[in-house]
Amino acid sequence: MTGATEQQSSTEASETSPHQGGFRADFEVTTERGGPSYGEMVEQVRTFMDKVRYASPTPELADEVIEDLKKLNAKLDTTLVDEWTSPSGTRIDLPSRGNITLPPYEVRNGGPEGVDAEVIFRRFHLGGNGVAHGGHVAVAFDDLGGMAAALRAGRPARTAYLTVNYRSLTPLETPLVLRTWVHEHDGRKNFVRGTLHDGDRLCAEMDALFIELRPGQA
Ligand SMILES: CCCCC/C=C\C/C=C\C/C=C\C/C=C\CCCC(=O)SCCNC(=O)CCNC(=O)[C@H](O)C(C)(C)COP(=O)(O)OP(=O)(O)OC[C@H]1O[C@@H](n2cnc3c(N)ncnc32)[C@H](O)[C@@H]1OP(=O)(O)O
Repeated sequence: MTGATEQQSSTEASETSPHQGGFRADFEVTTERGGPSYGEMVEQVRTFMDKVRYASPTPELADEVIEDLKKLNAKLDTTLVDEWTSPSGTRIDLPSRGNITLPPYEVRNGGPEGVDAEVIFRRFHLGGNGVAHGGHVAVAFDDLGGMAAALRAGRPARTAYLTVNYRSLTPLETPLVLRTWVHEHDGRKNFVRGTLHDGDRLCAEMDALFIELRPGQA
């Protein structure tokens, strides 16, 4: 394998960006980082991943694509920053805060009472037989469950456990409604529930525990 080892980004704390716990108390959100086209850049990468999932290139085309990708990777190599100052994950104006690794979602309502989001599993989220991979469903629940806990608690929380019950098939390329809310809390423990619906049909349910981090806790 090559590629992954070539990455230059650092997640180390620095003087201007000190560690303050797992997700940081002063987590800085932005609508500016990466510029006005950043969302479209991420969207183009998702579209590329959709194509890769279904493409069957000739050997010649695969070689051509590799050369193009090497050039693109070299371009981004000149701009790598740490996770705390990257647009990915902090651009609250973009689907999934601009985080390319998450299924794209838009929060329709979010607050201490819970989170209501529209999520679309893409073609590259395929599990088999045209429907979503269960692991990707769990990723969406984890992020939006963590958000429900953080918005209730007013500080970041980490997942202690997360159970997904898959009740029916989850379609791709379909706007779905994902809801999460803190069902019960006790000290730092937030018991979070969630549902994923395709219209009236329940696709999956989540039962999870998110523990609020102490100041300075990783
Ligand atoms: C953040 C601001 C962002 C602002 C942006 C704006 C809007 C967005 C808002 C929010 C952010 C958005 C999304 C959130 C993003 C991501 C969410 C994903 C989160 C993750 O994907 S995160 C990765 C996976 N996660 C781990 O990598 C955890 C590994 N693990 C640990 O790091 C520790 O394990 C930890 C910290 C969990 C607990 O450790 P600890 O030392 O703090 O606490 P301790 O062990 O004392 O437990 C305290 C009490 O919980 C009970 N307890 C503990 N674990 C239990 C279990 N499994 N089952 C049942 N009970 C359990 C104990 O029994 C005790 O209970 P009691 O108090 O009653 O005795």
